[in-house]
Amino acid sequence: MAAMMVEKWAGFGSAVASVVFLWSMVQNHIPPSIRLYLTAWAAKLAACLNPYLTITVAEYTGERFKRGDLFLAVESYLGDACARRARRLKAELAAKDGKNLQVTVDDHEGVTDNFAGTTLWWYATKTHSKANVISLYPGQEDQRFYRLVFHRRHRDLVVDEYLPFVLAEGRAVTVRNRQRRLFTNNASGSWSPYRKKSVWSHVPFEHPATFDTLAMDPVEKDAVIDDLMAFRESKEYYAKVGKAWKRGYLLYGPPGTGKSTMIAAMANFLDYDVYDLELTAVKNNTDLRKLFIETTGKSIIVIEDIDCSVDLTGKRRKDKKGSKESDDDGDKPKLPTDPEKDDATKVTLSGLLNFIDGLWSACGGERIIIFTTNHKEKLDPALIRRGRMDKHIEMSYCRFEGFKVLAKNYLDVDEHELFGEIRRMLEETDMSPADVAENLMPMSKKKKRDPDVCLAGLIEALKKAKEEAAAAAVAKAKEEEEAKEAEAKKAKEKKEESEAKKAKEKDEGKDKTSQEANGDIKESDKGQE
Ligand SMILES: Nc1ncnc2c1ncn2[C@@H]1O[C@H](COP(=O)(O)OP(=O)(O)OP(=O)(O)O)[C@@H](O)[C@H]1O
Ligand SMILES: [Mg+2]
Repeated sequence: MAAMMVEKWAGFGSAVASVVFLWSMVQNHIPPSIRLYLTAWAAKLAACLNPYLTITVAEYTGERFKRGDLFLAVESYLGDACARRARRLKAELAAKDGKNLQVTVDDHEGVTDNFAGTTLWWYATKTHSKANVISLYPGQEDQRFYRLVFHRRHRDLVVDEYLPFVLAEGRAVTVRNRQRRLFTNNASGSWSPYRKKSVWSHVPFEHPATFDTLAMDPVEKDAVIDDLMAFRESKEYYAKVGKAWKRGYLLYGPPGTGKSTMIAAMANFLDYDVYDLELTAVKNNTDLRKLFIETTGKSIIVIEDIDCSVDLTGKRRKDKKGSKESDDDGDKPKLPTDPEKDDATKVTLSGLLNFIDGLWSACGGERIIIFTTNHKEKLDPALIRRGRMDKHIEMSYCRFEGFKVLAKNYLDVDEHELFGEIRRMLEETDMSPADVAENLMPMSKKKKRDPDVCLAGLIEALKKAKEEAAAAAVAKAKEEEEAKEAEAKKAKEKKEESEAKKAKEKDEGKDKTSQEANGDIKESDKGQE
């Protein structure tokens, strides 16, 4: 009803303006200056009679092929907050998963909104371009607008508070509804501005891991969740203390302990995109920087198994411990300190440090950088110092608390008579959560997962692992003993060799002095003669 009244007022005002304008056009004999005056006067009259103001939000503004941010935000906001009150709706499949329905306000439809006790009216309108131009992009010949109508006494409220509120809410809805993506970097050599080959390729991110399904110590898990929540809500804090809005995590631990799973759980928790950076495909520091610039906010940048992908010890450690130190690293690509010397990869340690916290790393904000490794001790301390990798999270072997999460997920059991034995064995035996999970998965012939069978199987596997660990420990001790013996033998041989050498030198020295003495006697005899 109210919407109709506003429409009437708006219609009446614009009708008055149109009549005056037409009249002035028709009266060609009236001088242009007077015509202009009359037109302006008519507009003023219409404004006096019509107390409602209009703000138009156009779909395309400056950039021809890019839909305006405000338009998109209004569209999302209206779809989320007001669409259900509209009589005509538009339905489409949500971008998030391509499965669920998403409704928005249809063209030429109006909805009301309420803000701080004030009623406002939105109209979705569409105009068809009269130009005889065939667009390359279907649908772009139509111009769509949202018109916001409100009483003029609310002008300040609408401009200063309501529109910023709509923008923020709309953006939040867009983030909630978007399909999250998993990016991977294309090999540096394949980037081409002509073929529009981007530096990143992506697929929908659909990893189902969550913190609920992640098996780890509950106290540590809560600490990680708290840390992530604090980060997400600290935009102002980071600005206040003068730090770029980003945080680094180092996940370390043996294989199969859930490092990659933890990254997926973090992404799902924060609703972020994931950029999986393959460092060996990056040619040099410049390309590394380019990759960083092309990432968006609200994202996690991951470098997995950082100790394997490149030799991060660089020259630093070589200098400290002698020149042959890194020769045993086999065929790993190196990160040279002097880029000119190595053509295979010119990504240097300093380039990587810059990637994490150089000036460029501040562009965009709201990013999390994660490194994973099986060998924390192999990494250069500069790379993982606090400030770069702010939080170090150890993913360790499965203990009883972690096992309970897996048992609940895989078998749907909270309690079982075999839990006591499993608890005792897990304290004594190192088994990764991946291996424990594997033992909880087998199905019976009736295509059912029987907890009794699975848990008994796990106990057997734990016993076997314990025996293997004991045998490995014995073999290792024997090996160490043999190595010690060999070393002692070598040292003994060396000692004997050096003693023999010394004795020989001594003997030779004696001979020489006696010969010289004999020589002297002969000389003196000659003199006497
Ligand atoms: N902590 C965990 N909680 C739940 N599932 C886990 C956990 N750890 C491992 N898994 C299971 O084992 C599989 C392998 O784990 P994941 O890839 O996360 O290990 P990782 O630590 O990244 O290993 P790697 O060091 O070899 O990369 C996962 O798909 C998951 O199903
Ligand atoms: Mg992994």
